[in-house]
Amino acid sequence: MDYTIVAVVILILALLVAGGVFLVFARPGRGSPPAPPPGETDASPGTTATSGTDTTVDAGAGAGADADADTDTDTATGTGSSAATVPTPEAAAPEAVVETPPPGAGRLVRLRARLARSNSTLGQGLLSLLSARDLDDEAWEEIEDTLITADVGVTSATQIVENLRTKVKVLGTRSVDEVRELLRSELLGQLNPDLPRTVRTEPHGNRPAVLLVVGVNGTGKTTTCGKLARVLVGDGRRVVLGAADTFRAAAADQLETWGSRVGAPVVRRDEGADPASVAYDAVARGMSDGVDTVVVDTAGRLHTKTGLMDELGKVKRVVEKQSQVDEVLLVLDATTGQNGLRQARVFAEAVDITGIALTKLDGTAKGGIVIQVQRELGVPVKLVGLGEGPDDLAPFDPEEFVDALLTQN
Ligand SMILES: Nc1nc2c(ncn2[C@@H]2O[C@H](COP(=O)(O)OP(=O)(O)OP(=O)(O)O)[C@@H](O)[C@H]2O)c(=O)[nH]1
Repeated sequence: MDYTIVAVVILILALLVAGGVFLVFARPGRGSPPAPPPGETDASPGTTATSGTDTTVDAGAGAGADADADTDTDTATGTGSSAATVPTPEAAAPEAVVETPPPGAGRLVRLRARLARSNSTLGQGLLSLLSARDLDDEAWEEIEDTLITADVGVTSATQIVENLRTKVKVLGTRSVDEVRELLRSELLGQLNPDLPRTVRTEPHGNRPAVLLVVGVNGTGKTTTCGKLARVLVGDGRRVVLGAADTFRAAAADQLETWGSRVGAPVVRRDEGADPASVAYDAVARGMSDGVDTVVVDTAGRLHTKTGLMDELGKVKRVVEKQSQVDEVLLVLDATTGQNGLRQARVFAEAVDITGIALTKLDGTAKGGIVIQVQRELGVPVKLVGLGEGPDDLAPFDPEEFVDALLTQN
């Protein structure tokens, strides 16, 4: 009995001493990140929980190592002072939760139901027309009209109809499966499946890959930058975002929100600042942080072609002082049809586009635009936007796309 009392007293004393030692020596910093809020998922490799303000870098304010140091102290304590000022959980500012988005692979399959309207018009519409017993001239005309209505483009529509007519003649009577296979291979052929689709985001030694995102305002350009950062973080990359669309302060704010959610710092300047200098600072920050990829949102004012050329040319030249531009992604709104294509052509003439991000493919019956835009611009569609949700951007895969169009959802 006495032994038990002594043991309990010793245990209490030991606990008091240990607690005291902890209070004296526990210091916030790199080794002791704050406890994540309840329910927070683990950050992906290379990301840490940072406070909302730490993800923003005032361009030109000497980001790099200084910013890192600030991150460490501010994140843990909110003040950067000693253990005595460790706030109680109630008093602490709420930490931004760094999310771990899903990887890029498999997203198109997951989002295939979003192509429902294109599926019913283009996919199921064509399948039922082609399955009709008598395919006379009128029926073929209707097939061609269906393709044109879905924004496939006249040249591709004519080609598709000609090829199908020949194959159907050879085949004679057709089962639904045969018709589906014919249409599948025809649409796939028009999508040019051998074009390179990979978005180049691999760093080059100690230099990050740099992606410029261009396009007219309102197409979903800034949103696409944010979603792309999520795809990259989901794939294990470390990312810096550059808010070079300095004509609209809200675009930088929007980008900051996206960046903070995945722990990607955003480099910005005041409204009206030189976009090229923001791009330069973003790449510099990317290099000093040793990240994999820098994504730069550019201004999308459609003024004169010369003005656009000068502006984007300058951004590119300035980036190339430190690294190279790996991708110039043109963001295009799938619902804007010929008007969107006209705008896209202006961008394509102003700068060498390496890939297209086609947004708002969800909810449009005009999925055929994928075929037309590739034919018109000679550039592969690399990404598709299939909704307003943060993870509704998917790497484009021609086979998955065609299968989604032709499969009854
Ligand atoms: N349904 C749908 N909406 C989208 C998609 N991508 C973007 N949007 C929406 O399109 C709207 C415009 O997007 P923004 O990113 O602000 O457009 P922006 O091109 O950056 O325009 P600025 O910010 O003015 O340069 C927003 O409401 C987005 O949520 C998509 O794939 N599907």
